[in-house]
Amino acid sequence: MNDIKLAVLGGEGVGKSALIVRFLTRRFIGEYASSSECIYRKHLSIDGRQLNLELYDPCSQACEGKSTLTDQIHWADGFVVVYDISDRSSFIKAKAIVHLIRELNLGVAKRDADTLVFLVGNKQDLCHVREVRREEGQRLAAESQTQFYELSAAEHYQEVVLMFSKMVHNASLGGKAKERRRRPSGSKSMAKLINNVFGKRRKSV
Ligand SMILES: Nc1nc2c(ncn2[C@@H]2O[C@H](COP(=O)(O)OP(=O)(O)OP(=O)(O)O)[C@@H](O)[C@H]2O)c(=O)[nH]1
Repeated sequence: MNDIKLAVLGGEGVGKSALIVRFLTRRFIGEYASSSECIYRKHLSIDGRQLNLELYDPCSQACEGKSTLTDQIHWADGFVVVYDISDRSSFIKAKAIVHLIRELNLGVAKRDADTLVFLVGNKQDLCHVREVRREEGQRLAAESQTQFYELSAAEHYQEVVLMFSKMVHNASLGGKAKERRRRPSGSKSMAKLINNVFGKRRKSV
């Protein structure tokens, strides 16, 4: 059975947990407890093949045993790099992450590299307070040879599922043999996931 390891990376509060939870549970939940990094696991069947999906959700705050961005990049087969279209600083952070992935994955076949990094502008529902134009996202994606999505974890369930499904599909074909230098710690079952989504800061939606 294939193991697919995806890392959802980006600045603080861009909606990484919201996107993962939306994909895995169909639900959008406004508050998330994310004082620790974790890996969500799901069993999938794609094109008749059985896959074990692991989705890594980093902790933006300082927390015990926290893995570094470099560790996370070495661990993963595919990357969803997220920014918040209403927060320019998160776009700058996403740009730096995409460049670091490129640097660290220089040895990866170009065909794989092109399909295994997605740049995602989240919170499209906040376009009335937009700070990053869609064209800027498209340009960064073109320059760094990543695929670009602009969507809303809050309002676009289908788009979120399509985006993750495409990444899982690409990663399942990628077949990268990658040294797992350090595995981020912590893992949550789906039941725990549901129980872990309360008690964090609130941001208006
Ligand atoms: N309006 C709107 N708010 C969103 C969307 N996605 C997430 N949020 C909100 O943004 C805030 C941060 O979401 P999280 O999913 O915790 O973001 P995160 O990137 O996991 O945060 P950290 O783990 O702290 O880095 C929460 O208040 C969410 O409700 C979206 O698509 N639209």
